[in-house]
Amino acid sequence: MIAIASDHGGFALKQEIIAYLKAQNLAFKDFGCYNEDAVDYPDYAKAVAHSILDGECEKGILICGTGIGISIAANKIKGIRCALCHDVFSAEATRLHNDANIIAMGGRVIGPSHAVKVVDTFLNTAFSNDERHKRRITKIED
Ligand SMILES: O=C(CO)[C@H](O)[C@H](O)[C@H](O)COP(=O)(O)O
Repeated sequence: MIAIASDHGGFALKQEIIAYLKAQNLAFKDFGCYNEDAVDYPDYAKAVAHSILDGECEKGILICGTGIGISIAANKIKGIRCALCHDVFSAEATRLHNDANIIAMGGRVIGPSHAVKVVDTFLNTAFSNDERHKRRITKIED
């Protein structure tokens, strides 16, 4: 199950990503927001983060205007490794190296067709399981 959420600045892009998830027949849970009324992005970062920590969802997608605020908020929660990615190379690298469990993007930064490619890479790249990366992730967790 994939968790997805946005604030108002990311709402339009969230709807485009949801259309992609549906087209791929991927199970997802939409934690909001559900329209473009102004909301506070930390609330949505918290909901998606806890859905992963609770085991309800495996990975998350968070979108605000820039992706910055919502990624900062998510990374305050222990066990979350949220990567702000607007390119395919970074999305692949953060799965291989960081075992990131959430990707963040900015709806005011990236267009939908490119964002879908970035998300697709994030969802379909496995962690490398390399010892050096595991050691560094352990240091982050510690
Ligand atoms: O947190 C952000 C900045 O990194 C996000 O882009 C928010 O979506 C943004 O701050 C919301 O701004 P608004 O003026 O309240 O629409």
